Amino acid sequence: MTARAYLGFSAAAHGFTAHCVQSADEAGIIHAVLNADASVRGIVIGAGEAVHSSVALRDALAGVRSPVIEVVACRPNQLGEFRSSLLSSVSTAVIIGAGIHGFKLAIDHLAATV
Ligand SMILES: O=C1C[C@@](O)(C(=O)O)C[C@@H](O)[C@@H]1O
Repeated sequence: MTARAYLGFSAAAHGFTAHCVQSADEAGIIHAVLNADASVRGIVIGAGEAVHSSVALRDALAGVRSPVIEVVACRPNQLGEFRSSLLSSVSTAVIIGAGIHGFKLAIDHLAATV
């Protein structure tokens, strides 16, 4: 199952609609974050490599009023101690190492807390 499918069925199970954005470049994700309107109840973000490198994405998320759940599928510290996250300090919660299932856990967490 894909991350998009996990987000879609998990959101529907809680009565939410998931609006999924996928982008090959960082700017696409940043624009989606900046365009999130007041109807957005929460943001679930799996930022890939940008989690380690994007100050711009970190700053965009810092301005979001709704909860931000960061999902990191693998265990980056097992790939190298230098792989710290720039996003965690502005995230409400972080789910690490649960693979793609982390996206379902993120939606479940949002549903339980918003
Ligand atoms: O691109 C990726 C994938 C990743 O974001 C993950 O969710 O497992 C973890 C990052 O360390 C890596 O650079």
